[in-house]
Amino acid sequence: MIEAKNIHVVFKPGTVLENHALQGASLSIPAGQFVTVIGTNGAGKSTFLNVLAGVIPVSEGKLTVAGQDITRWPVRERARLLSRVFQDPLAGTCEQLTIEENMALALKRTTPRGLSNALRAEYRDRFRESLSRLGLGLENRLHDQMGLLSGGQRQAVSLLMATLAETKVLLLDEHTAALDPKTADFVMQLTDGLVREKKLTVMMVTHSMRQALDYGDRTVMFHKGNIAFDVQGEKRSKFDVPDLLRLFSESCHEQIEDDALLFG
Ligand SMILES: Nc1ncnc2c1ncn2[C@@H]1O[C@H](COP(=O)(O)OP(=O)(O)OP(=O)(O)O)[C@@H](O)[C@H]1O
Repeated sequence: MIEAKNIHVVFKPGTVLENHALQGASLSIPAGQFVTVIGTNGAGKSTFLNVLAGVIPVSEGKLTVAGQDITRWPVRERARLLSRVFQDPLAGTCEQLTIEENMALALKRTTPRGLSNALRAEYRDRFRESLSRLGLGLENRLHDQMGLLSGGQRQAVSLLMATLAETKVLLLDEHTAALDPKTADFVMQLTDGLVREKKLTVMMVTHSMRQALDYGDRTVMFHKGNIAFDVQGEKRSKFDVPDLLRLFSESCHEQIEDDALLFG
């Protein structure tokens, strides 16, 4: 589903601030695979997701999603294939609009239809049904402004919105990092359910190594702009957090100076 070949990103090239954030990273992810992504601060994780979403252009390399070369596609065009949920619960939704209007905008993301069409009664029923799975009573608050919801509620709605319209790839950039542990757990259960149900291909960046092992099928670690290791299958199923730390020091020939960087 995702084929990233030799991806380089150089910020501010030719200046004293030049930063080679991605240094030839290659990754092949089959359809329906859920990949968790870990790495030290500044390793290039968000840059890689931004490259996939089209927010940051590649300096070199080729990107294919669902068999189509999207390397030069603008963000808007990629929306048919990819959707995202961000760390900041405020980032993915518009707080001045109602829950219903936010969901209508999410539905409209991939279609040329107007907002009023997406607010028709048939869609309202779909929004209600979708919200009811959260068990938070939000299906009865369609006309409440998004800004009235808690951070966890907003992240849950953001996830529903990201998966409401047809999409193939879901990009999650530390989407539970701003939540308390119980709410983070709730949002992760929801994530897992939606991903399996809709058979999505997923890249989820997390600073929690526990989360990286508990969810998904495969774990990839970024370090200094490249992929330091990649574990899946039986090997990964036997892994615990210390195994990830050991693999990191074996692969990178350095110790992680501050485990907190990874544990988050
Ligand atoms: N728009 C930008 N302009 C210049 N440099 C950038 C930009 N975005 C990211 N960088 C730099 O690129 C490098 C990789 O950043 P990135 O955000 O991808 O790391 P990360 O692995 O997601 O880190 P973290 O876990 O801290 O969020 C860092 O040195 C960062 O400062």
